[in-house]
Amino acid sequence: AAIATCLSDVEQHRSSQCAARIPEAGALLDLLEKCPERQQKGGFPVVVFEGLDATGKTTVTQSVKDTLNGILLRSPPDCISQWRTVFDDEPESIKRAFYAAGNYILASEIAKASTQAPVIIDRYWHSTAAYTIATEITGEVQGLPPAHDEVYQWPEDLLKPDLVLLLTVDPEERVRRLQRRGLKKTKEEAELETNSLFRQRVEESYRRMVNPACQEVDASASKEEVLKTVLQLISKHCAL
Ligand SMILES: Nc1ncnc2c1ncn2[C@@H]1O[C@H](COP(=O)(O)OP(=O)(O)OP(=O)(O)O)[C@@H](O)[C@H]1O
Ligand SMILES: Cc1cn([C@H]2C[C@H](O)[C@@H](COP(=O)(O)O)O2)c(=O)[nH]c1=O
Repeated sequence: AAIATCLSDVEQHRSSQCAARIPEAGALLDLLEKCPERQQKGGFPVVVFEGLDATGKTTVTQSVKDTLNGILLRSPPDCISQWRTVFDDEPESIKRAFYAAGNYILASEIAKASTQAPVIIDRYWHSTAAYTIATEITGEVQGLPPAHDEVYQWPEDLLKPDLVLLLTVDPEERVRRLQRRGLKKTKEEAELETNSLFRQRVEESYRRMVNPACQEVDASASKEEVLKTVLQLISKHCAL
């Protein structure tokens, strides 16, 4: 019953079915069951960074965390990240259920951490939703569900952040950053690199998210400039 409130019925059904075949799915459900329902935020601000791969989320979240003496979390959370490669190789629906479940486990970490310090998060629900929508639909952004469709709504039962910043950089600069970094790529990263329509669908889906909506930040500037901009936005929108 506890899990049912955490995942939609469909995701729940898929996860239970696959637990018999994938041991990691059983372990994931066990963790979810231990998460209290409807997590409440503590008194400190919770700020999420979103954006396409290599837009600078890891770099800026680390600096914001250091500047604000905050706590840095990410989706999927560290306690399940060792299973990521297993789920990434599963059919799309199972993989998406893993990321969705990860957000509810992350919510319990956010609830606890936000009683102690500002919480900075590298990806959360908006990533799960935007990459899912962009994968389910093919072709141009005109094919996406219309703005205001319920797919762009935050889930009712998931702890909400105070502020979501969407980092954007122009495609050429993003490719330069990807190449400079040169890490092993996930399927999404490979898709983002080769498929410009996929990139546009992910970014447009981010822009259509509501309640909370993403505030766009041009992250093409130097690391120092980007940090200055996001710190200004955080102090404008959050009580530190
Ligand atoms: N403002 C910036 N100017 C120039 N290079 C940057 C800037 N921010 C980050 N970089 C560089 O770009 C690369 C990608 O940055 P980073 O890993 O922070 O992106 P990311 O959004 O976390 O990527 P992913 O989502 O794939 O983990 C790194 O090599 C990083 O040093
Ligand atoms: C959290 C999350 C991530 N993804 C995809 C998006 C990226 O292409 C890769 C790698 O992300 P990372 O920032 O380097 O960890 O994973 C996704 O599809 N859904 C999600 O919820």
